[in-house]
Amino acid sequence: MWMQEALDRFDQANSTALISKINILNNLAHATAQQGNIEHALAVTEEILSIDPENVEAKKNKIHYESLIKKRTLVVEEQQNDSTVNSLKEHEIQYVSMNNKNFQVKNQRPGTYLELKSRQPFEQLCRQQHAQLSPKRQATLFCRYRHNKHPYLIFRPVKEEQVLDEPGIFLFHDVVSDSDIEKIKALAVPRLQRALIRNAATNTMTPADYRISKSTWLRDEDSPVIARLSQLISALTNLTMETAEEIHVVNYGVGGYYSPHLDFYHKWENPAYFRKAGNRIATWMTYMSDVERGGATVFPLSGGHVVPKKGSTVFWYNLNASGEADYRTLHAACPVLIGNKWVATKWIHEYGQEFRRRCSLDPMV
Ligand SMILES: O=C(O)CCC(=O)C(=O)O
Ligand SMILES: [Fe+2]
Repeated sequence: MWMQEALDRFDQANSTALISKINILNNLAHATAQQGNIEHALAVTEEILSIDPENVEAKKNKIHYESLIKKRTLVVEEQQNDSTVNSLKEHEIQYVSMNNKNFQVKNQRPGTYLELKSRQPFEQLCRQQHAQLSPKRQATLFCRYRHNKHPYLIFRPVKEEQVLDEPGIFLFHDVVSDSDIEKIKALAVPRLQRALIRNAATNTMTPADYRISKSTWLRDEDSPVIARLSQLISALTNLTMETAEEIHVVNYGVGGYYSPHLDFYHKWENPAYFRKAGNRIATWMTYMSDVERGGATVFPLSGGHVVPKKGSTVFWYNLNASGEADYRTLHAACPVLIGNKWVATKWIHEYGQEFRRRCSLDPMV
């Protein structure tokens, strides 16, 4: 995307510096080939050769891309049991018309969640600036100061804004100071690693293309600033941190995102997980940066859209008061388009909350 943008701007500026246009085209070809769009990569390489017919790298790449396309055509035909595959020459290579300078990138959607109903609303919500709510629903949402009569908050109540009614999603404004944020980031930076997801089939951790970010865990014992954050979470949510997870710090670069998912687990996925602390009853997520463009947290099934604001926190319950999983909490992190996004998440668990969050027999409460 960024290489295409660079190319468009280069053309608009009528620049005559050919060498840098070739650089841009080279990177664009490489990036699109990596995305599996070989026809596009070939078209871009052809353009390089039209500017510089002797470009050695482009000549090599052209042969490479052409052979990839031929191979793929053959495989497809074999799969279709076509027995008349005789000669490679018969296969005409179809690629993007060179008359169209502004190449259309036809990115393929990752197959893993292609079928999921949430895909389209996810992308649509990411393009918006705010939650998708009717005026009637909006009218039920309020702002208030919260202190829970807790000594920690009584002299500095927190600004609470309800963003969504069903499920209830809340924003706590200005709860973590810039200096604490800088300390947390400084602790996290040397430990950040590409996020991993457990592969249930093999029980191993692997990088997943539906979660592009770097992250690490920070414990209360790591620094007073982390212990202070856990104390604040407990005071503001009225929930115990005894059974909660450590703080999960995540950094998304340009293009970083997390596609629609649920924070709670299912018993059948990993029964042992539930024994110590129960399921993830609630999610607390503090934004540790503003994001210039993109990076919102969205709730595709309920229309929620939360714009990251440094120092603010988004909070919601993943389970109903009966302990039933609330599927409406399906959420995602939109791709970061410009800038950088930092969050600090605390997943709060069920055990120990029995006298703190009133339960109900009604699965919908
Ligand atoms: O970064 C976000 O906005 C969401 C992150 C998230 O949902 C998660 O880490 O589970
Ligand atoms: Fe999540």
